[in-house]
Amino acid sequence: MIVTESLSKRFPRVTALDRLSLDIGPGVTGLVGANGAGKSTLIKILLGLSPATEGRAEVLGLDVATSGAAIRERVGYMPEHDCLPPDVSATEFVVHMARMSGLPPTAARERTADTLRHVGLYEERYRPIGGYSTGMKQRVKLAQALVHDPQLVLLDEPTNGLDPVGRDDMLGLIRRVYTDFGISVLVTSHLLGELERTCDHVVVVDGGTLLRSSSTSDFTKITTTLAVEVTDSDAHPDGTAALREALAAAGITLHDGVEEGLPGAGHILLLEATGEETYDTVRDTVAALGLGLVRMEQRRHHIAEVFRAETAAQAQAQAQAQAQAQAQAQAQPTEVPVR
Ligand SMILES: Nc1ncnc2c1ncn2[C@@H]1O[C@H](COP(=O)(O)OP(=O)(O)OP(=O)(O)O)[C@@H](O)[C@H]1O
Repeated sequence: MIVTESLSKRFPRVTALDRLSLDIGPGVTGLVGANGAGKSTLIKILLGLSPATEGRAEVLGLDVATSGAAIRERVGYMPEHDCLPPDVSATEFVVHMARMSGLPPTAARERTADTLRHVGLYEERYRPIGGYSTGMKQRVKLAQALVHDPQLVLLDEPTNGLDPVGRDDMLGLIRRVYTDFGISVLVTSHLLGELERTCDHVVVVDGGTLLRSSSTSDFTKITTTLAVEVTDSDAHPDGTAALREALAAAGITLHDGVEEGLPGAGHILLLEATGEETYDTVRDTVAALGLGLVRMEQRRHHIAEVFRAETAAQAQAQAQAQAQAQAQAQAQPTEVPVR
C-alpha cells in the first residue's frame, strides 16, 4: 500500500524526516510518535502535497513525486486540525467534497447519506457544523475522507480532543472502515497504547527516523507471566494473600506486587510459569484452599511496556558504547607535538 525508501524532508531549521524506509501492507496501520516526530509531514508527502528533499515514496504503486493527483483520487485524507466551515451543514459539506472528488450529483448525495450514517451522524447532519461538538466534527472529517470510496485513508490524529468514550467510539469506527468496507487505514497518534486494539501493524517514529515497524501481535507477544485471580472464602477472607503464601511454599516464583482485579474478586497475582506443571500447581492449590478461580491466563505485553523496555535497552547499549569509546581514547598514548 505504502512504500518509502530513504525518505527525507528537511526544513531550513529542522529535519522532519530522516531517511525513513517503510513498507506498509493492507489493513489498519498505526503511525505513532511524539508531537513533532514527523507524522503529518509524512502524510503530506504521501498525498503528493509536499515534495520530499531526498528519497522516494509510492502509494498504491504510484510515485508521490509525479502522481499526486492520481493518488488523491484513490486515497482519503482526514487532516489533524479543525478545518471545517462553520456555516454549512455536514451534508452540504460532505456532498461538496464528494463532488470535488468527481462523483456525479446523485451519487454524491447517496454516498454522503450512507457515509454520514456510517460514522454515526443522523438528524444533526442537517445543522450547521459550527454548533457541533469536537466528536461530531471529527466524524464529519472522517466522513469526507471516506465519501469517494477510496482504497486507503490517511487519518491524522483522529482521536485528538476526544474524551475516553469518544476515543473508543472513534477507534471502533476506524477498525470498521477496514473490516466492513475493506478500506486500508494509516492512522497517526502520539499515544502508543490506544492503537493496540485498533491496528494490525504499528510503526513507531521519533525525530523523523524509524524506531520500529512490526505487527501488533509481535509487539504484544505472550509472556511467561501468569495472571491469577481468586475469590475470597469464609476460611480465607483474603484469598489472594492465602494463595500467595501457599504458592510460595510450593516453590512457585511470584512477581512483586499485585494488580487490581474484578470488583468482588481479589487482586491479580502475577507469577512465573515454568511449564504445564505450574498451571496444575495453581489449580490444585486454589482447590485445596477452597477458593474460587476467577482467571488464570498468560499475560500479554502492552505495546508501551515493550517499547519502554526496548528504548531503555537501546539507551543502555548507547551509554556502554560511549563509555567504551571514552576508555579506549584515554588508553591511547598522547601524541607529543613535534617541534
Ligand atoms: N512547513 C514547515 N516549516 C518548517 N518546519 C516544519 C514545517 N512543517 C513541520 N515542520 C517541523 O517538522 C517537524 C515535524 O513536524 P510534523 O508536523 O510532521 O510532526 P508530527 O509528528 O505530525 O507532530 P504533530 O502531531 O505535533 O503535528 C516539527 O519539528 C515541525 O516543527
